[in-house]
Amino acid sequence: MLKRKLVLENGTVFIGSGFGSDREISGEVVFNTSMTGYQEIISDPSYCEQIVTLTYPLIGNYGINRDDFETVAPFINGLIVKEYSEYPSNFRCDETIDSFLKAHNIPGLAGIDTRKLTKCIRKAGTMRGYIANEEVPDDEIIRRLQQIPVRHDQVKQTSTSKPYIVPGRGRRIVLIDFGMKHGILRELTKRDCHVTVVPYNYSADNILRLKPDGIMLTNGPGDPQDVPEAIETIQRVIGAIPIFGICLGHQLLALACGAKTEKMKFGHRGGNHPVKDILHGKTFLTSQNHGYAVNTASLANTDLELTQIALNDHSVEGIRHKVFPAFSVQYHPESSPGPEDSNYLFDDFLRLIDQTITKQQEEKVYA
Ligand SMILES: NC(=O)CC[C@H](N)C(=O)O
Repeated sequence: MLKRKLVLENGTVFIGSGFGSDREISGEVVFNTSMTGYQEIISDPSYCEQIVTLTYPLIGNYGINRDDFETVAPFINGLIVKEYSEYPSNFRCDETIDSFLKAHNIPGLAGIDTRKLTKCIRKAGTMRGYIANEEVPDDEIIRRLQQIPVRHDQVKQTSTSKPYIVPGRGRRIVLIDFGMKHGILRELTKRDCHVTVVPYNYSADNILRLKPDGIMLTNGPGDPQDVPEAIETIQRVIGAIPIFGICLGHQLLALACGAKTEKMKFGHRGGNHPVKDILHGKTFLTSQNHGYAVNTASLANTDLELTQIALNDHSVEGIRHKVFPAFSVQYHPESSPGPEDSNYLFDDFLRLIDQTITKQQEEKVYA
């Protein structure tokens, strides 16, 4: 098997064996601690241009199937595992993880100490890394890595380029696609919503022309500050239409209301992150994937209130607007993969829409 290696920008080297594509690749190296759900993780567009390390020691044992994709084509740059299974066993299995990665030209690296790599990232913070053949000199790789510019267009890469409709008989939702996980769309269609999916830079005027009952802001890759057009759009529509934001959508809602976001040391990525709903005193296990967070102190001078916090580090996990019908969470209520504890938030969104419509009708009658 081809000897390959990962070189981190601080000079740490991990030697292992290649699977998937054997091209060279760079990317921000992050880790996910989920014990299952590698297909959803690989196909989550929020990992665009990242090299994902899975800490669970055996990956690929139930193969890749037709049903569990979160997007049509994966956007990750590379995958790092301790051991990958060449002989998956599952009735839904269509192909191996190796053949899937080969087909999408994504390099995999196996046989390295993923626990050591994860500790390294936790200690030093998220770093960029480079996967190459073992014989390429390390200093040459670091030189190449330093020359690769940091990109800011991940949302543009992953968002739909044209609007499209997923029909339903229920509430009309405009879903702004920042690199959507299909789980979000599934949760809305399950509730019979009529969903119009629009690109990340669709104008506020065009959105309002669709006369939506609610606006959904999706997850997505990169730094929320890289999408100023979306911040402006949210500022134009907030108040008029109820809004629900997830992950990047949550960060954009916060920015639109005057709060600040910041890069975390190594982020939250996994299927068992405890979150406390401070309004109701309840704790949930959540599915997470984020490298940025809303700055807690910056909420003070805004009309936003803190609704949920992460129990591991007390970072912001949920906010809501004090006046307008708008709320958001940093984690993934659509799960895929992970616990479904917070699925009820989609019902809360539809209830908020119903309440807003009733209120608007009453205001008309008594005007
Ligand atoms: N899953 C997401 O939407 C991630 C949001 C953002 N890209 C972050 O890393 O924080």
